[in-house]
Order: sequence, then structure tokens, then C-alpha cells
Amino acid sequence: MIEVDRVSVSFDGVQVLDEVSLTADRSEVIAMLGRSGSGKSTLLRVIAGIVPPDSGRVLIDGADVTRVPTHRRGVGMVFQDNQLFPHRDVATNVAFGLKMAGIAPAEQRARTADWLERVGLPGFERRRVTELSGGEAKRIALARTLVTEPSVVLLDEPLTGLDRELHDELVVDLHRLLHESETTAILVTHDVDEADAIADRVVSIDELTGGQR
Ligand SMILES: Nc1ncnc2c1ncn2[C@@H]1O[C@H](COP(=O)(O)OP(=O)(O)OP(=O)(O)O)[C@@H](O)[C@H]1O
Repeated sequence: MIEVDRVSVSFDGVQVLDEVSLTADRSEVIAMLGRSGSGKSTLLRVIAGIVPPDSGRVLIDGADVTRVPTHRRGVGMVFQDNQLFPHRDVATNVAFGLKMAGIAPAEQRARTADWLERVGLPGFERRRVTELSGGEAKRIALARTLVTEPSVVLLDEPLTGLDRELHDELVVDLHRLLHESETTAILVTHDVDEADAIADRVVSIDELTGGQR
């Protein structure tokens, strides 16, 4: 499903990824741990096709991501800061990817309503993003990514910085949502317990380096 094959990346002459390899099976949820600055976010960006590797390649369903147009890659991302559009309502945020994909408005509305239900926020369509609580905004960010049914979801510390109670609640929800949607997911986190609770397999970026799997 995802094959990262000896990917190397340098920025300004400094090597950040050194022959990193990783294979993820279809519907597998992998958590990736590693010290700060070890290149985890960079690896997610390479898998998403945003950062081209200096050498090596990433195949998704056998196709090199750098050769597939962005809207056909089927890759969704979720970030720590959610990256919602602050001046738009919830429905516009959730439906954004569907609109970009040319889905008809009626289906956009139906799928948005369905995902708001799935993340536990039914009827939130007209709410303003700036008025959401931290947990609600996180759920909307997850819905916005998963509504497009991406075959791959990359999550960059999505639950970092939340208070403990909300964090633990969202760990349960994220595990359910990722497994229900049968997407292949790579979750970057610093939290070993979170990694264990959400993922089928936990890897360290160090063990992926140097051409190992
Ligand atoms: N576009 C860029 N230009 C230059 N340097 C970069 C760029 N992106 C990342 N870096 C550097 O590459 C290194 C790895 O960064 P990256 O964000 O991938 O690490 P990380 O493991 O995700 O770290 P953290 O856990 O702190 O988020 C860092 O030293 C960072 O400063």
C-alpha cells in the first residue's frame, strides 16, 4: 500500500533523512516515534509528495507519489494546529475537499452531515470555527480529512497539547475512526501510550534508517 524506499532528504546540506524505508499494509495504522528534529514531519511530507526526496521514492498503490497529481494522490493530512479556515463555518471546512474533488453540493451536504455525526458533533454545520472548543476543533479537523475517504492519512502530532482528559477521550475516538474508515494511517507522536493505544504497529524513525524495514 505505502512503500517508502530508501528515502534521503537534506536541507541546506544537512541530512535529515538517511535512507529511510517503511512499508505499510492496506488499512494498517502505524505510529512513528522519534526524538525532536529526527525528521518525522519531513518523512510525512515526503510521503504526501510535498517534499521531493533527494534519492529514494515513495510508492502508494504502486505509483510514485511525485508523479501523481495532488488531487489524485488520495492522501489526507491532519496537523497539531488543525489548520481549519477560521472565517468559514464548520460545514464549509468539512466539505472543502469534497468541493475541490467536484462532488455535487447535495452529496457534499450529506457526507458532511454523516461525518459530523461520526465525530460526535451532529448539527454543527453552521457553527463558526473560532467558537469551537479545542476538542470540537480537533474533531472537525479529523472529519474534514476523513470525509474525502483518503486511502492514506498522515497525522502529525494531532493530539499533542490537549489536556489529559480530552486527550484520552480523543485517543479512543481516533482509534475508532481510523479503524472504521479502513484507511492506511501513519501517526507521528511523542507519546508512547498514545502510539500503543491507536496503532497496530509502533516504529521508531531510527530503526527505519539505513535501508532497514
Ligand atoms: N523546509 C525546511 N528547510 C530547512 N530545514 C528544515 C525544513 N523542514 C525541516 N527542517 C529541519 O529538518 C530537521 C527535521 O525536522 P522535522 O520537523 O522533520 O523533525 P521532527 O522529527 O518532526 O521534529 P519534532 O518532533 O520536533 O516535530 C530539523 O532540524 C528542521 O529544522
